Amino acid sequence: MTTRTPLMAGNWKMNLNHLEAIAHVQKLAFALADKDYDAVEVAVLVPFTDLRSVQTLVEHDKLKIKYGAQDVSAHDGGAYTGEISGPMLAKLRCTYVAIGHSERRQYHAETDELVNAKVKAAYKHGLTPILCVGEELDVREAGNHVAHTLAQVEGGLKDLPAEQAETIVIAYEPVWAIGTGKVCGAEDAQEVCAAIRGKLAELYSQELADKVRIQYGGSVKSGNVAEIMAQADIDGALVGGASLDSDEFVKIVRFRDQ
Ligand SMILES: O=C[C@H](O)COP(=O)(O)O
Repeated sequence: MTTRTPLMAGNWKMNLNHLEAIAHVQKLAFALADKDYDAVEVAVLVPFTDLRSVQTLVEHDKLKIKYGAQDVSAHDGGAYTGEISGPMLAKLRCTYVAIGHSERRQYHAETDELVNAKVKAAYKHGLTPILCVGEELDVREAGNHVAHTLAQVEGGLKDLPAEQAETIVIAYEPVWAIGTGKVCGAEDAQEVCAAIRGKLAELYSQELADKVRIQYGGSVKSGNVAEIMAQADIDGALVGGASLDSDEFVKIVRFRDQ
């Protein structure tokens, strides 16, 4: 059986300036330093303007916390005003980049085709994508949530070679549970995450599917994380609002103590 190290990632969204970012990461590092947390990987996905400050802190203090961005351009460079490229993120030694978050899909009309191009751009520059998928409320109510989410997975991974796909992280985030306080039931989340693993097995192999980490995201808090993490196919959490409170995020990272 494959052991997958849980990945607990805080997606700060458009919160915390670079000074606040330094203070926040210092608090996380201090709170996590008194306990061996090697069995859990911790990452923060920060605004572009925070990356250099977070990189400097993490490298100077040799912190185990990984960091990354919340989006990447599909292009390597050129006349794309406002975009940030894979080479720029690689130069900042980012580990992760979230791609296809529902807020990018909703407010920036990102399609599966563009998400797929961004996933390929991330790999081209040595970044690990956290591919975000998940259904809106009407899709869930119509009972089409599994098919909808699997179509996003297939679209995001189109023509991606197995040697890249085996390192991807997939975050299942039902849109109706994001920032609303409505948590998808742990068993309902497990149903979709198991289906995602099944899709990976179909597209690649069972061996590859067993290696891929699948996160759940959507109103994760210290009070519900243990139940979510107890599910067989959930290997971590992508945490929005609760990741802005360092004490709360630390409790989430230490879900095994709950
Ligand atoms: O990327 C994180 C998700 O959008 C979840 O956000 P939330 O924890 O505030 O519901």
